[in-house]
Amino acid sequence: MLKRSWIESANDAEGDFPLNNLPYGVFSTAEAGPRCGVAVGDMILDLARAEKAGLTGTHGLLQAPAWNSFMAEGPQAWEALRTRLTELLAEGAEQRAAVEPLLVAMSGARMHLPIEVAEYTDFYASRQHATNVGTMFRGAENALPPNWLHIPIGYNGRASTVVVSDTEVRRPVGQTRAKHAEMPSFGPCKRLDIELEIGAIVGTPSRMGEPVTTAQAQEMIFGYVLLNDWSARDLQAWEYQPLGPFQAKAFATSISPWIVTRAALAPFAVPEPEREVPLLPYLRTDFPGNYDVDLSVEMNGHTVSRTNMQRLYYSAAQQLAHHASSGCAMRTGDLLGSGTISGDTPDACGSLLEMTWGGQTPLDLGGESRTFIQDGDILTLKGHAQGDGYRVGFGACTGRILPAPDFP
Ligand SMILES: O=C(O)/C=C/C(=O)CC(=O)CC(=O)O
Ligand SMILES: [Ca+2]
Ligand SMILES: [Mg+2]
Repeated sequence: MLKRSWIESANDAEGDFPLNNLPYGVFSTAEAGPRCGVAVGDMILDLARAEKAGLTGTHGLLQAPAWNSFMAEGPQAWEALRTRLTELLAEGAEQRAAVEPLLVAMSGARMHLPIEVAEYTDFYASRQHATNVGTMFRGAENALPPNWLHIPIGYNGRASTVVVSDTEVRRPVGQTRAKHAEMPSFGPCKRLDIELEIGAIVGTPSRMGEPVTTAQAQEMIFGYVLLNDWSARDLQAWEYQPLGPFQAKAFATSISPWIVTRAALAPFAVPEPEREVPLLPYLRTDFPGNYDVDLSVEMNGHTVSRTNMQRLYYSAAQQLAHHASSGCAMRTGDLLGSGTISGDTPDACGSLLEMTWGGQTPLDLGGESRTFIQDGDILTLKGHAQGDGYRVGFGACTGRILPAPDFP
């Protein structure tokens, strides 16, 4: 049910940010630099000032331009702040007069990365995506690798190039080799793509040499964002064997500015899809670790795909437990990409590579057609969980492509 707020725009049944959501971000205005805030309707509550005014029950955790210090405090602190903010913003709140002057219109704010990204790992957890890409890259007989049903496959990406939504992205340049060419060449990417993913944010760390259970991993997760793992398919096809993607996915990864907390998504938790083969015990769960979140992709304002987070074969908790299983230390601010989320049909896929089957069937964008991304194109991911009379939304993760830089 919708929790009603005294901020009228938060009571809109189709709004992304009702009181049920309370997502955390970092924003700046003409008056002051980047600071912590929470979204409510079309407003942002300035949490740096709210904390200074003694309204949040926290002490010095919300003054930095990132949520890392607060995330490191752990689930009890997370729950206490959420409870406190719900009280302050609920219809009939006693503190309304103290809170109201600390609200900023979202339209007048600029959003920044909500966390200092410690490290970025990208997984491969959608069976349909893995099957499609495997078929295109390696042939139908080798579509799904033999380890896929047993291991959440991933690779270590680059935290340095994770950017917030609305950041413009330069077309990458790199090395490719045309089909029958003897020598590779170097130049602008010709098959530039998106990947629709959900990013899980690690709140509390784990120690080197100490694996965690899936239940512990679930408790470590602070929240989720939309994530676009921009991909240069022509670079990828040439460079990826035997160590996996490298420069093809290292030039930009965009995330949405608002962290939707695990608490806000709890009413939408669903089990992972049925196992096709039993998992080894360390990857099993006895809780629903997936979420029913509707996702979509827009290209230049036209919706080209719709899918759902439920498609993921491995939940973030399973990925995190696997990540720590060797003894790898996980850090506050680690970002785990889910892997591209794809459904059964081209209009339910999370990449243009799949939607156009390798560029063979162009998309119709209302008169214009596209296979891969052209300079100036704008790609947007959206997502929300649908409740009864309200939604818990992620907002948008968007980016415009600029021409390639000069290169030697
Ligand atoms: O199958 C491959 O060789 C590569 C697949 C990918 O594109 C890697 C990736 O980013 C994983 C994902 O997003 O699902
Ligand atoms: Ca990816
Ligand atoms: Mg990337």
